[in-house]
Amino acid sequence: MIPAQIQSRTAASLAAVERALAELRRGGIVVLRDENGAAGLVVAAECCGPVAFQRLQGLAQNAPVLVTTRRRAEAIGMEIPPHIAGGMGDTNKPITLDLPAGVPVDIILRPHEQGTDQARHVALRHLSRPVASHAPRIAETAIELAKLARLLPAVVLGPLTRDPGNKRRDWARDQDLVYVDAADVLSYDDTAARNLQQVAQANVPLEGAENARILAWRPSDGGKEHLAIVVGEIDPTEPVLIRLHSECFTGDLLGSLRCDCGVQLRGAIAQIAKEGSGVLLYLAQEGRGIGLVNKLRAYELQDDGFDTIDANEQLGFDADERVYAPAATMLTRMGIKRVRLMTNNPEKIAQLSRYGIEVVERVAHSFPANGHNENYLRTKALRAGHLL
Ligand SMILES: Nc1nc2c(ncn2[C@@H]2O[C@H](COP(=O)(O)OP(=O)(O)OP(=O)(O)O)[C@@H](O)[C@H]2O)c(=O)[nH]1
Ligand SMILES: [Zn+2]
Repeated sequence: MIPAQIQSRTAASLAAVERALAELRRGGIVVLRDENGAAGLVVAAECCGPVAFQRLQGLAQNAPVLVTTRRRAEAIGMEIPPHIAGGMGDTNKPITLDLPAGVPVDIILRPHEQGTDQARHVALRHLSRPVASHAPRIAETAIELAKLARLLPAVVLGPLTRDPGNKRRDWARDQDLVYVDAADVLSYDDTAARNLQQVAQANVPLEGAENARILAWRPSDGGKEHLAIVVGEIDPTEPVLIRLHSECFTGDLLGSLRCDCGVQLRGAIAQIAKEGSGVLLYLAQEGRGIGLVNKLRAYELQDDGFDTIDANEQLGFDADERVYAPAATMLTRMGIKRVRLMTNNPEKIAQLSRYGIEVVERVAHSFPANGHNENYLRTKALRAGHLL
């Protein structure tokens, strides 16, 4: 049993992050502070209007800067000095750029909108080379906030003076600004995953799997639910046939042929039904965790010739931003510890094992190409290590 004060601390931490995400999405300013007192004002670059920008400029101690990921900076052809670039594996390190007066903040985003070399050159002409960040942890957390809000990983950051006395929260309240602690942002995914609650359960007979139930699991911040589709009677003393399916609005609902999600979804239910029992976890992590809107942006880039991995990276994301902690929590709560996992993705096997779920067998789960998704399937095999 978790003590009540810890529960309420957890709920408060999740709620603070949720408020910050909503604020960013509507173009508002968020005050971010780390445990050492470093602080900054954050507005998401893609939502930053003139009113928010001027307010941020007025409140900040120094001139606002643009922060994006190293991937994004490199994608627009920016040279990153070695002392700022970080190590080889540091491709998602935040990169701080001076924002010269009069340069619109969305300049860093335009190359994806227009997808042209010309837009790249305009961005490069206006933005100088990266500078050292006044507070690297604040920059890193601001990027994490933008990603959690399913926005592009680029923010305007207004530096604030160090606040050893923990007065920032009161200051933010006085200014009527949303405040969040960096530690709450960085632990958000894990905290939300550990605190899933089952909130509904109903019989939903499916075509080809009439003995099906859907269980809905809600993170305690009120975020989007994950679903478990249970077919037949599972026996947790034996390895259970499991499919981890990441939400794909276009493939699952519309039957998009750009990917293989639709056939994989229906194919998984059919196979589970054929074997008698099993669980499909329908995970709220659309677009490999970047959200539907960013996936559509990635599709635009793919139409310009980038593959599915490069397109994510052009936008500043990692190739795959999914987390599997919610999946592990749901399986554990259902008493499932050993699974036969239907997947071609070795990362899913590694992640479940990391969270203590034993994958006793991988069950291959591939379907023929459909005339539109050959490149997508080839890229997953060649570049993401998917097994055939
Ligand atoms: N960012 C991005 N996401 C995509 C693209 N195409 C499909 N997706 C998303 O990729 C995810 C596919 O998930 P899955 O089929 O569960 O996973 P997988 O990594 O292919 O692995 P297995 O199917 O288990 O072998 C869904 O969330 C889709 O929305 C794309 O081009 N870009
Ligand atoms: Zn899909």
